[in-house]
Amino acid sequence: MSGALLRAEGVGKRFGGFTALHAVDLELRAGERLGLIGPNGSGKSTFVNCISGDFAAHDGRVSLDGQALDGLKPHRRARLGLARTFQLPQPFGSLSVLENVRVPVLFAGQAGSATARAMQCLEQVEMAGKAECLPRELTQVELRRLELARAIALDPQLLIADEAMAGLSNTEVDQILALLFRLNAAGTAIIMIEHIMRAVTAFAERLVVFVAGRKIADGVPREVLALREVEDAYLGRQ
Ligand SMILES: Nc1ncnc2c1ncn2[C@@H]1O[C@H](COP(=O)(O)OP(=O)(O)OP(=O)(O)O)[C@@H](O)[C@H]1O
Repeated sequence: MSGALLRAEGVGKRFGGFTALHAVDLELRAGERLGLIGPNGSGKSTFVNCISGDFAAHDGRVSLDGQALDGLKPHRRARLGLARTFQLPQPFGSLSVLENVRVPVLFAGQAGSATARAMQCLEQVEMAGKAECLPRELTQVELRRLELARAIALDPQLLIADEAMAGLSNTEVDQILALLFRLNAAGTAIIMIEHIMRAVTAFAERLVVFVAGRKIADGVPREVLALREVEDAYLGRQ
């Protein structure tokens, strides 16, 4: 793929003697919506942790918009346009919702008032009314929205949403999906890691499947889901 936004080549990761990722290649276009699926323990989070810099990969290379990310800490990658959310939201517990978003706004170093920009991010996720709340006062879906606002504050080229909808009701899943669609329509490429198949198939224009630390499929969702090896993986036949 020429002119890829994200290029991961041969990314491998071991934990002690256990290989969690076996030389995975992945490329992503600017503005693309990619679903990353696979059974529990197949290496999805490990892979995105290697992309975001939360884990140091043992092998391979990663670049964003042509710039090598290898060896850079997560905050340096974030500054280059790579934002992520975590399976378990990680707000600063003693800071208000607004202050939680001001932190990445200040970090991103954009011009203008950090408070105004943080409010704008909260409006984007429909959380402006909760600006003065503490994280502990938020519901599960509000915590997910806050997590997204903190990612949006970095004005990312690429957002990795790691199970941003886990534990939510159907209505709440639809609300988060709508947010992600809006963010994508504004130009942000999104990698969605998700076990909620209804959500990932509604969202993704391309699906990648991991099994046991290997990429076993990559393509149009309908075709990928019809593959025998993908069905086998989900039915535990692999
Ligand atoms: N910090 C770690 N130390 C040791 N082993 C780890 C660590 N993180 C992940 N693993 C192992 O690596 C493998 C891949 O885990 P990973 O969390 O990437 O899978 P996943 O596909 O994201 O799973 P899930 O869908 O359950 O979140 C698993 O066998 C897991 O136990």
